[in-house]
Amino acid sequence: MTGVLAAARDRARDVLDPAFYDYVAGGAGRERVVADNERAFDRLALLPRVLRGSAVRDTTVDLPGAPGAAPVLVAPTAFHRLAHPDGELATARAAARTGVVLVTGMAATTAVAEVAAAARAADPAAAVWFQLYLQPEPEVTECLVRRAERAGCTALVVTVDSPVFGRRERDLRNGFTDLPAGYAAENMRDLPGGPPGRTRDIAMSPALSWDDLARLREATALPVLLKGVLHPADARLAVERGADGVVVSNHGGRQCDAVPAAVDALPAVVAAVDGRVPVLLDGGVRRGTDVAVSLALGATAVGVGRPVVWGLAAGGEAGVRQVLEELLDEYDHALALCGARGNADLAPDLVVRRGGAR
Ligand SMILES: Cc1cc2nc3c(=O)[nH]c(=O)nc-3n(C[C@H](O)[C@H](O)[C@H](O)COP(=O)(O)O)c2cc1C
Ligand SMILES: CC(C)CC(=O)C(=O)O
Repeated sequence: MTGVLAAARDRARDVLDPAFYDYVAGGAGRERVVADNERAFDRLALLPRVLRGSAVRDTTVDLPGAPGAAPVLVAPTAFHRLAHPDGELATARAAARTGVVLVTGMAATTAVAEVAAAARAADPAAAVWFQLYLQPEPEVTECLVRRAERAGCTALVVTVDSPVFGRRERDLRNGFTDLPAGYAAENMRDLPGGPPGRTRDIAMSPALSWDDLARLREATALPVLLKGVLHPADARLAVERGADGVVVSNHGGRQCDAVPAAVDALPAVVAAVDGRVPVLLDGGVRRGTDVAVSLALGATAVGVGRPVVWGLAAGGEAGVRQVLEELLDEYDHALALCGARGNADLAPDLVVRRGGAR
């Protein structure tokens, strides 16, 4: 990686506690998927059209609960206060000021109400989504959903790729298993069955099923997106079971170290969903051209995880803004170079395998 995002990563490596840096940078097993998410974009090339562009390009997208958003989202990442003292509040302000949807989540070190308020203070039109893991006890999940609703979140993102926690060898080696004293997953405080005033652990359960999703569907009027879908049959099921969007994601290579790169899994999911709901992607997006490739292959928008944490560690709100603005500027530039007047001009015929036809 080179450029603004790589500089942020290098700065982050200098300033962060090495165990936290490893937690963010690392992934499951031998980190084959972490690497492949980025490399898969290197294997794809853009095939531009000529003499049909526009001096002004429309890069906005309509997402559930976020009309007119930027095509890049902040993917949910845990524990921002370990990256910078301003934590999720800085991320929220940066996302709001760049028109980017922030997906905050259960593992945030700042409560969702404060995060959403900070985003709206920066831009009253800012959209914040809430990511959750369905908890084995439905009343715990429901309490989290109510908190997100009361905070003014406009969509829920349910992460379904984590029936169990991935085996992350760097974390095992470093003993990074608990948050340091003074930090907590604030959304997990004062939940049913939990110790009063204290936080519950985030539970992951391999016993969850589509019925649990149906229960959530009935419990809220908010749009619900499923994050962590790779198999096209699951994408089809998700739509049939009422999901309002699907996020193609392998959790940044942090769960199973044998799955395909996110962008390689995208076309089959797009085909299965067949335009019925938006398909988003995250994993390995590091350049505006990666955004263009993803949208050309049928994604409505893409999420970025690690680069946001690097930006936050490197420079707080300004650091996150720099990362997001760079990606959005590069994407607009890529559109111009492809002869596209906007996202709508990107189509699968603009993407070929590097070194040969797709
Ligand atoms: C440090 C870190 C923490 C993460 N925490 C969460 C989380 O709490 N919930 C979740 O659904 N995904 C989580 N993810 C996965 C991201 O949402 C996203 O899928 C992934 O980071 C995208 O890949 P990228 O980092 O290559 O952009 C986390 C990723 C990282 C790097
Ligand atoms: C606290 C964890 C559940 C966050 C996570 O999903 C991750 O580290 O990938």
